[in-house]
Amino acid sequence: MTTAKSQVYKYQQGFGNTHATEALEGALPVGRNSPQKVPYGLYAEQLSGTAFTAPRADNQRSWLYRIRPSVCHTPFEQTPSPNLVKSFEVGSAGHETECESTPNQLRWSPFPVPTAGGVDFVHGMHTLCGSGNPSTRSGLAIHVYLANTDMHSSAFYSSDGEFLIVPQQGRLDIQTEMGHLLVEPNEIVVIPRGIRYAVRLPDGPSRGYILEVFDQRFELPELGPIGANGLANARDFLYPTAAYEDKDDGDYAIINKYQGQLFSITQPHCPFDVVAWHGNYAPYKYDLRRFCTVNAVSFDHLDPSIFTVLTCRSNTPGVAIADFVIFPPRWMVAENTFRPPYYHRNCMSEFMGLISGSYDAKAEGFLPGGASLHSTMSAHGPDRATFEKASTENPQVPVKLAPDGLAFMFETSHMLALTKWALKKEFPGGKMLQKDYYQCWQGLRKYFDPKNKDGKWGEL
Ligand SMILES: O=C(O)Cc1cc(O)ccc1O
Ligand SMILES: [Fe+2]
Repeated sequence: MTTAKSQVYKYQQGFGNTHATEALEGALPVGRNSPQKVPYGLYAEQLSGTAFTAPRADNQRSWLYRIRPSVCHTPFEQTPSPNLVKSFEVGSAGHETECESTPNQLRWSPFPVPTAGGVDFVHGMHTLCGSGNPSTRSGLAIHVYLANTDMHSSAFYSSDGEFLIVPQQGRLDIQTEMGHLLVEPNEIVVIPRGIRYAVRLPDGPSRGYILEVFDQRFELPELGPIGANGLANARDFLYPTAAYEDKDDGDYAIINKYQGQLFSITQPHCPFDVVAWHGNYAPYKYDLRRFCTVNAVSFDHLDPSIFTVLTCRSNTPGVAIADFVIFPPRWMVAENTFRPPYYHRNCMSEFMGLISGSYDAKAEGFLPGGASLHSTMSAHGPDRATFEKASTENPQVPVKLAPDGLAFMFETSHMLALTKWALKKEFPGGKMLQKDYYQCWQGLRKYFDPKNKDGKWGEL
């Protein structure tokens, strides 16, 4: 039996809540997780997202009631994974997924989406950069997906990390073990480690960004003096409701990302056979247009951490393995202020992408579907055109920034190694790495004049 399409995208609300959902009335056992016999002849299976003994506030697990337990499958076999990184060790030469390091400021033109041949979400995933290692549960990877076809009779899961997926072009129709999610550009979806899903592309050729964290999970940032409300509000995070397929005459492949390589298993029954589930370990989506932006209403450009949607904590208080930060449409009202992002050198690495529109630090060259990386302590900031415009605007009236745009940043405390694929200058279907990126700062003039305290701003 397949769930009717009208029932498909039905969500439960609330970040980190313990949810409970059943596609058949009475399928969820009452008052216990593992009764001797589960209603309707289902199997009970626990999915642990944290160590059994993790503190209660961090502990995440769900109970799935399914037609067959996940263990009914053929042995894992390695399958080619030519676009994914096994190790972020630097220095090896050769294959495109081997890594190099560079402190250079990097910018990519929009990553080309394949037009020929069927490339699905899994096979269209390319690692750009990362650090650490899934086997020691440290670090992260940044990938892009460039896909043009649906996943058929297959499901994917990562043993390596939690995926935060940012679609840039095309919606993602995601069937997960725990139900369906429809995710469009301007929304994000988070799929925890181990949860199986299939991605379909209702709008055809699709592109987006993925931040995969190998250790902790994404959580809402502390709000401190902001108070109890604002930024991303917990109630706006949407979780799927149970939906199942009772099919066992097929040939289903399940592809597992395991230590940066792909392994495949097969089984005759559909992996999306969970009739009911409860718990707090589940995928969720969030509409970035719900983000309640907070910022300076008097003067100065505050640090972009004020725009943090989700954070993945490290063990050092206040330091993230990765923050997911957005630059949404908002009012800029600061007076006597250089309004664009300031010139900057940062102990963190800043990877940025653009979903639509333009970004206030760059007049041109940073395009939707492209990206930039400003690595640890590498200087960056506005280009000349942006600097000159922002230094002379007078009077400084309220301005709606990025009225139809959305940029984002993956900011990490790790130093990133880059794949040879990411550093390729020529690429079939387009140029990716912009070899002249540094030029956007070369024209910044000297205005210093020790005899003129007020500067020569009139001559800009
Ligand atoms: O454009 C960037 O590089 C990101 C960024 C944004 C901002 O508002 C302040 C500092 C900063 O590095
Ligand atoms: Fe910065």
